[in-house]
Amino acid sequence: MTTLRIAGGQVLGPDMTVERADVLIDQDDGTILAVGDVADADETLDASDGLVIPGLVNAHCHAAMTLLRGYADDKPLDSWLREDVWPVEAALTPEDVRAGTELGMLEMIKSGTTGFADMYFEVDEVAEAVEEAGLRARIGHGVVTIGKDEEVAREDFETSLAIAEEFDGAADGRIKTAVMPHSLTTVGEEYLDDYISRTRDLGVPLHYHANETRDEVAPIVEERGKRPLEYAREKGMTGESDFVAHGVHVNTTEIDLLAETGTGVIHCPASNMKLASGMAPVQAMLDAGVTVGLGTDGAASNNDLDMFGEMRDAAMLGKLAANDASAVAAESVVEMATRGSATALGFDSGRIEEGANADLAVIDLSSAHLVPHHDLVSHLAYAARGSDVRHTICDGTVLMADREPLTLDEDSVMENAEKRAKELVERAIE
Ligand SMILES: N[C@@H](CCSC[C@H]1O[C@@H](n2cnc3c(=O)[nH]cnc32)[C@H](O)[C@@H]1O)C(=O)O
Ligand SMILES: [Zn+2]
Repeated sequence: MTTLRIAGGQVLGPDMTVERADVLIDQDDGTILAVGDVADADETLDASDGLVIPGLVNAHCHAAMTLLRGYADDKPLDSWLREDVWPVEAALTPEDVRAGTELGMLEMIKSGTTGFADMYFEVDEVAEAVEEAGLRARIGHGVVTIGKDEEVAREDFETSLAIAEEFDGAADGRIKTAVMPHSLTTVGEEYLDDYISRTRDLGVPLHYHANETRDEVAPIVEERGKRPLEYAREKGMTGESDFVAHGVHVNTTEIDLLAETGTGVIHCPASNMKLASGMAPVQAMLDAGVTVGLGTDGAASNNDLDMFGEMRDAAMLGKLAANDASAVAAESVVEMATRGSATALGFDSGRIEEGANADLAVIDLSSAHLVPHHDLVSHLAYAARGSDVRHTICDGTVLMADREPLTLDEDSVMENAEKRAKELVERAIE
């Protein structure tokens, strides 16, 4: 057994208390062996003046969209997707997806994120990139059927199922999969009827965008006389392992439905604000017992993948939405970004406890913006930034030490992404 000790720091416990402790990791099976006064280890990482936290989990992302960061801003969802994003995505090559995913993961590793959910295409490239970077991910191929011939639409769904089957359990189990219909309005009912049962036979979760904008809810209500998530339940799309992105415009019936079925909701506050999609009733969902995780969505609607920014946004927006400054408190957003996201994604991560996955980040507490140390949970939610992360560890492997990424070559990932993004846009607007 090879062991790693994270030594000299304070540790955020699963009950959100902070205590002085070391963390001992079994690097062979990638789990936490002990927390407290621990034995000597083969290797040691210094956490003095630092806080050891569970690695953050970005539970809804399109990592390769980093290539479109800053390409099209200041538009609502529908026209942003149709006029700007989809035309450029149509010109994406597998190599572009690889480059964008690597850039996204570099950003995640540098900001203390150890796990993510990714919906995109060219997923075999995503899988290889995740294997190389050392992160944990639930990945899948996004399916859109509207505007497509039946044959092409069926192919898209077949791809999503095939990818989910092929990669589930890859990279020593760090990679898991889901079937990912894009949303309840961009995928036709006839396809859901065929492919949801096949997803169930495969035994993988479903992940899709739901109730993101009013424009997405209204047509379903008008056409079917029911709310989108009631429709989703009827189609067999709500269950313990399933998780939806956004859940902005959900009514109380739908909140209860989410809680009863155990369907996770991934809150994406920055994307919701930037696209002016609306304010999710996060505190109401938490009160109802819904599993709520946190995600950045793609970098083109955020525009970064820093989960610290996302925690702060979630706390701020949650208060506005509830018209209550005590809503979506610091502890709630830290919980959302760690245990909430991990639970929604089905990862045994998001908590520093014996037996859990050794997915951790060490935050440096010595910067001016983190002084004084009244309450470190408050700092995580409101004051810390991704650039405060000193080390990132996933599955017991050190992915970044003293801010130096060890699994990805920082310079070449950035250079490659810059070059590919430029060429992509040139190709797309030709
Ligand atoms: N195979 C599909 C691709 C779907 S991948 C997932 C898609 O979600 C898109 N996306 C990114 N952010 C959002 C969002 O906030 N809401 C809805 N879709 C989004 C993203 O641009 C990407 O096209 C196709 O043939 O088009
Ligand atoms: Zn999305």
